[in-house]
Amino acid sequence: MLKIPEHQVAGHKASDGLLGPLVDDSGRFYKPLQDDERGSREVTFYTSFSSNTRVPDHIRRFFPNFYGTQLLEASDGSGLRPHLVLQDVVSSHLHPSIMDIKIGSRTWYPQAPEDYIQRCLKKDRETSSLSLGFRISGLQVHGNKELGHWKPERKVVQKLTADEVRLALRKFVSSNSSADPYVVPDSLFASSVYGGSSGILAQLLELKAWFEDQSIYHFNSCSVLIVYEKESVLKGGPSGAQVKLIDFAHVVEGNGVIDHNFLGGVCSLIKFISEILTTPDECLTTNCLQDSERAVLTMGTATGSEQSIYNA
Ligand SMILES: O=P(O)(O)O[C@@H]1[C@@H](OP(=O)(O)O)[C@H](OP(=O)(O)O)[C@H](O)[C@H](OP(=O)(O)O)[C@H]1OP(=O)(O)O
Ligand SMILES: Nc1ncnc2c1ncn2[C@@H]1O[C@H](COP(=O)(O)OP(=O)(O)O)[C@@H](O)[C@H]1O
Repeated sequence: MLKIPEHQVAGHKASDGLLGPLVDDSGRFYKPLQDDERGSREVTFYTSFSSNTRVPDHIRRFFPNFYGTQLLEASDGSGLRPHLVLQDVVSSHLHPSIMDIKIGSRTWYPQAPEDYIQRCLKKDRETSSLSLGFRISGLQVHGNKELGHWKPERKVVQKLTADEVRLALRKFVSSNSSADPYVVPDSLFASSVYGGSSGILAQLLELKAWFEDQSIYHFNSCSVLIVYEKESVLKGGPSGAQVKLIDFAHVVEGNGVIDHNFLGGVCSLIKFISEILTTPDECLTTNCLQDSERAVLTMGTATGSEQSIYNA
């Protein structure tokens, strides 16, 4: 039976009778093809990528498995529509914490219509894309009975400043993430989720190495999805930390030129995550925070947007 995904953090959603993705119990994610070229471009990408012998095997694990397309009843009640059949990359997690990070300071592609470019450019300017080379598109952190889930409002998350992004990345791996503005994130899971030989940082570095060389595709407006299992880490088990690339509706051919827009964004994200690993947690309660970070944390002089990410 098809249902609305429980753990979707960004993008078009199937709730409220709209067109959006569906999942089943066997671990498949069904993404409806949009009527315009976005749908066909994503099918073209998955088809090409699946059979492209120039893509190294170790890189394939960063992409959802692709099982072709299938005609299904669309979630908006408009009847049968082709859907991409993909691996549901969160289905192996009981309580996933997820962050969708749209990579690139530019989310449009040069061949796009002028009005589309202008719309993207406006979003890139108004969000952290232009300044940081990426923006957090959406996130959820699994909580407990007392704290609940932390799933801040997407429009607020997308506009975080560099200091706020730093804080959000810390909160993402903290045992005490909540809507409470007075809680200092403890970064308790930073080393098990971000660090180690199979953690998020190691995976991003492996991906970056491929992007330093590959010139087959340009991954415009594509996201890195970071997922881990908090319950497991709390019990001393594996974090299940995974990096997956998603959303290929704007991928174009690379024509022998490296994807410097994506590469730059990944480098920037790597730097943010490395800093969390190298800044000892004690720093959050002592004096080694930058003034701006301390302002955000103490909330006495917090910025409006930080207040609202907690209050959302
Ligand atoms: O419709 P909106 O305003 O939610 O915009 C969508 C974006 O949501 P956001 O900017 O995060 O609110 C959405 O961004 P996310 O994937 O949610 O980060 C996409 O950019 C989507 O465009 P496309 O389907 O990739 O061409 C965008 O959809 P279109 O406006 O291009 O249909
Ligand atoms: N293969 C997948 N498995 C599980 N969840 C996914 C998968 N692909 C996307 N998602 C979820 O759906 C959201 C939107 O996906 P995306 O492909 O960006 O859609 P859109 O084109 O509508 O922006 C992601 O933020 C993530 O939460």
